[in-house]
Amino acid sequence: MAESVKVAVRCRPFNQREKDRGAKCIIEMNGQNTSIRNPDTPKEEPKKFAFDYSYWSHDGFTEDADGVLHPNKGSKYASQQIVFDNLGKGVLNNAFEGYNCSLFAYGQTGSGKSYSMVGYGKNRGIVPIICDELFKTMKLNDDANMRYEVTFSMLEIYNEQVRDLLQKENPKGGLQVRQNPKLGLFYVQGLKYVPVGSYSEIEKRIDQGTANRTVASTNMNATSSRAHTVVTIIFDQISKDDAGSETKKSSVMNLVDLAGSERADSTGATGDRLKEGANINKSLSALGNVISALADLSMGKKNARVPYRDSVLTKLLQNALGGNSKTIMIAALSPADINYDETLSTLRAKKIKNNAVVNENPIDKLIRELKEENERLRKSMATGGVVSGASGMTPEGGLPPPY
Ligand SMILES: Nc1ncnc2c1ncn2[C@@H]1O[C@H](COP(=O)(O)OP(=O)(O)OP(=O)(O)O)[C@@H](O)[C@H]1O
Repeated sequence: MAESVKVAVRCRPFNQREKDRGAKCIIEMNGQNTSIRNPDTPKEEPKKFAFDYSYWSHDGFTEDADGVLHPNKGSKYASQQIVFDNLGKGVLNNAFEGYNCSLFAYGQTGSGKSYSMVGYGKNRGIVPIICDELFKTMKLNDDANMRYEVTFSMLEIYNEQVRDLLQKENPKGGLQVRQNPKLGLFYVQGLKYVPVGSYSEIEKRIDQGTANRTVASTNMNATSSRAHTVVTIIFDQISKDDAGSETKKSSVMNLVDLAGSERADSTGATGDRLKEGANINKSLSALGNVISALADLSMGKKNARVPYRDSVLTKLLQNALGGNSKTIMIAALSPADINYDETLSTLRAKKIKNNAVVNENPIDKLIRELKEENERLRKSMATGGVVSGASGMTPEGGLPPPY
């Protein structure tokens, strides 16, 4: 599990709202490391986190005549292509080897999840590039004894109900989630799976599904996705031996754009929006619990129960997360001081084990830790509170608690 989970973070440019409010950038990235500065305590050392990849997409780019963003000479700007090269290629290779893969985008509303996953206009995200490369690689591997089949589905989970994004009309209350009594796996009854024969067919399906997504305006984002979107691509490789008998290698790729993880107070949520928020957080914390239980199991902890049943999202991803699956998480970050709390909780949502370490001089590290410890004790004494837990610098917090 430790090696089969990769975690990346990506910091986007300022949006118009942040520019209008004169926002300051509080994120810094250096190699695999990301640090965040608390705008209220500018003298305090920034908190540091290590990831498999820290993608700087905040500045250092130019838009060409077609609207594609390219890194300026010498800049560390991480383009869509770089993200695909690092993360998407692995998904593709795994699929050809017959592994299941899941790719999640996580983060507050408007932080850039959809940009990384699907992309906008010519700046295609990781999902369309994976699909394009899938068909290109199939063509390259063309062999008379090999047949490929690709099947596509796209659904969203909104308020714990499943909607098929490839169908205009969905039953009231959503499609039913059922459990296969023999395999124990959950599935969506009546979900449309369409065979696709080319990239352009998949592209059309993604556009169709994206247009059917449930979006709503919040303070944070004019078109905010309030649902989890799950694109599933089933990739079958059927080979024929000399005697004419066939064997099938099957891989399921789940590409999941999670709903915004923000807290109620920052979105100005009331009524329906508040209910949506509660459901979003229910499934995000269920997802965090499943991932950490799987990590416990892989570390040899016996009796760890994996709580798949706690949300529709984790039920449907049971097969994609457990078993022979490889998992990639992309956490999307706002650069702005005004989003400090949300961005910090996104950075801490890394419960899963990985091997990346902070590249820090050991003396600097010790000084920083002592300073933080000092600060924590000082605050605790001032409030007469109990000293508990570690200081905020640990890169292994939990997913933020439901509000
Ligand atoms: N890496 C990036 N480079 C350039 N622009 C970006 C990048 N990431 C995000 N943006 C821009 O930021 C805005 C918000 O991004 P996006 O829609 O992807 O957020 P989101 O996290 O999916 O939001 P929601 O959860 O509300 O759907 C978009 O206008 C997008 O074009």
